[in-house]
Amino acid sequence: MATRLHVPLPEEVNVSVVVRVRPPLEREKQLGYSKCLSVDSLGHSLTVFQMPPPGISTDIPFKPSSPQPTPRTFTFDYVADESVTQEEMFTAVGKPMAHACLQGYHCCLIAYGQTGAGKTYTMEGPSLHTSFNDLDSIDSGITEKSGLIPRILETIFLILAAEKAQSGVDVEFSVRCSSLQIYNEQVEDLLCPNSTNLTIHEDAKIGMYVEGLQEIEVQTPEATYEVLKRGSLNRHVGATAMNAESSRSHGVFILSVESQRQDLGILNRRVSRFYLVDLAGSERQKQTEAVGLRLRESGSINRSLSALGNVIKALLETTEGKIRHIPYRDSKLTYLLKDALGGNSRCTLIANVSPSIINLEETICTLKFAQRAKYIRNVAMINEDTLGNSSASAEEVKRLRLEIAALRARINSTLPGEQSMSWNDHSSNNQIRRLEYIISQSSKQALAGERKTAQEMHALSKKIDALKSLYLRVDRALQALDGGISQKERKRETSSSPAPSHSQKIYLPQGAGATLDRRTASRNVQFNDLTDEAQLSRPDFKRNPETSSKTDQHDHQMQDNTSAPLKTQIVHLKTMNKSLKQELETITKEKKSMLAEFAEVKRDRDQSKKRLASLEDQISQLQDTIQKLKKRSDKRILSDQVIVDDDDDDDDDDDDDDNKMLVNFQRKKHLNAFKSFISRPRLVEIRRRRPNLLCRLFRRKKRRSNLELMEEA
Ligand SMILES: Nc1ncnc2c1ncn2[C@@H]1O[C@H](COP(=O)(O)OP(=O)(O)OP(=O)(O)O)[C@@H](O)[C@H]1O
Repeated sequence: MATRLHVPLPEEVNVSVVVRVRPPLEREKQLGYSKCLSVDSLGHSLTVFQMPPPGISTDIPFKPSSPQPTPRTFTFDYVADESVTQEEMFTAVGKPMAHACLQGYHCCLIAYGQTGAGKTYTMEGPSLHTSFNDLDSIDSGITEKSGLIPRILETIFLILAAEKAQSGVDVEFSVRCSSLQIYNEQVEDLLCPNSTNLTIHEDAKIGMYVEGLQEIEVQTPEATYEVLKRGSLNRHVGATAMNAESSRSHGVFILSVESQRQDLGILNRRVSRFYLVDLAGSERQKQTEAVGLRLRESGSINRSLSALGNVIKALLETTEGKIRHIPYRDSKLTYLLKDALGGNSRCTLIANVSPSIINLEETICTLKFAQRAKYIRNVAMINEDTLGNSSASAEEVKRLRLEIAALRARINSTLPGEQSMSWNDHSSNNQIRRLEYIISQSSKQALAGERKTAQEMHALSKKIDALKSLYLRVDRALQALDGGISQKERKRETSSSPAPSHSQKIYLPQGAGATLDRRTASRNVQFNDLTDEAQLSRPDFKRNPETSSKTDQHDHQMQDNTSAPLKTQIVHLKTMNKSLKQELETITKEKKSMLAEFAEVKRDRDQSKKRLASLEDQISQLQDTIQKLKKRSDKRILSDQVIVDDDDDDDDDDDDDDNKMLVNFQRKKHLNAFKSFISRPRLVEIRRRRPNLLCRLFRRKKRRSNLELMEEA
């Protein structure tokens, strides 16, 4: 059944997914064509019959996913069946995107699908390679078979020209275009074939861009089409078993539209980019019979497409609330399309499929991919700068101006069947005056709002600067403290015999110092983030004084009205201001706790220092005592030795040591010490070698005591 959908896709939807079924090809018909899908009459769903009808042979071994496969229905924003013409496709898909691009939205249109499914046909129209001879006819205008890109180009120029022709609005616009291909994971400029292996970069303001990519300024749709054609003819195309003119690279045509509207003092500048992407087709090497170069291309194509699938899968998981890394950098394609996939862009994915049962498995894969893409959530914003206005009432002011213009038009013209009106018409003039009064009030409010924001931003910058110097000071102090502690540590390590308990105590402050170091590093990161945020907000902030001065000049001419984006900016800045304030409070608290910690560490360090000094005193006292004891004991030993030597002149020299020990043994008070000094085997040995020595010693002692007794007597 033919699908006739003329209602364009809703404009406010940021990501939409469309399926296009192409008519069967000759090759498919020759293989015994059988259709495997049907599209519902509303053009929103598509049912795939997962079983080849009896008697139909497929050129791939067909394995149904379940023993009794049931038809499977997929729902999309729009499903175009074989009968949908190029023009209808444009009305449904291309036109809303062209309008969105001119409104200031970044746009992206991606054709995805199996090789030979009709991507290039949908995007460009019949092949530019084979229809080269017919190009003259295409150059002269859009033909029935022209694809989305030439139609979008034409529409964009038509709208811009119509706006320019509109009275009362001063429109300036510039359109630039570039064309690139990603071939074997290399970005190549299709307009400058020598520029290969270009690099992709990301910019906070302009998004993703390719460095060194040639941009050509164009004035007419014909000139733009010429550029498209040039790029397309430079693209890698090769024959495979599935498609005589298979695209072997991902082709991206980029349109940059910059428009400037000056309307009653409001200068409105919009910059938007339109990525028109004709992907290389997913392919099974077996089907395409790829070998050599084709095989290498095929591997690269499939790898980047699988990276695209991974990005979409990750995005899907984030919409389910999971925290996931989005692997944009896994391929050049996904990195280049980063804005289109989950970023600031409106995106439409066209999944091209073949109706033939022989491509059933690939068709199901494509539909599954497209279904996942439905869940991507983009945040598309109008990329617009408005000068000469400032507050939240730009839309309202615009509406009022339109009302004034309409009233003036009514007054100046007499419509048939209507009463004639003139400028003298009292009520109309009153109404105009009322409207003008509202506009001037709005302007004043706008100005006040803008000044307030500027002041807030100024204060914020000051706070950030103060914070910066504070943190630098704290950081320096911490570094000095850490340095001091480690120096002390080194000294202690080199000092003689430190007590174990002491070294343990000293280690504690160092650990705390390291904690502080880490905290300082984390604070520095926070601080750098804040500084970066401030830097980012500066361009917006800088705009304010300029706007203010302009607004002052034209205060009575009601120039200072606000646009919605500026309103958003103000809200954003206020939110940022609030969050920065909170951050500041947190940081101040952190700072306090850090200082407390710092003081604690210092206290610990002082205590350790005192303990170390007292321990050192104790050590030196102990050393003194040891020295004294040693001296005393040496003296005693000497005196005893003299006694022993006197009494036993006839003893051998090698008995001296034994004598000393025995003398000590003789002394009662040193008995225990002797026991501890001499081992049992030694004592036994002494007894064996000098059996009479002990007896002699006792005798001598007795003699002495007798002498003493005699002396006393
Ligand atoms: N809607 C359509 N109406 C008529 N012919 C079509 C349609 N779509 C595709 N075709 C034809 O199908 C063939 C393959 O189409 P196309 O080259 O666009 O496929 P592709 O998806 O770009 O393939 P590849 O990925 O290999 O480059 C072409 O001959 C093309 O003219």
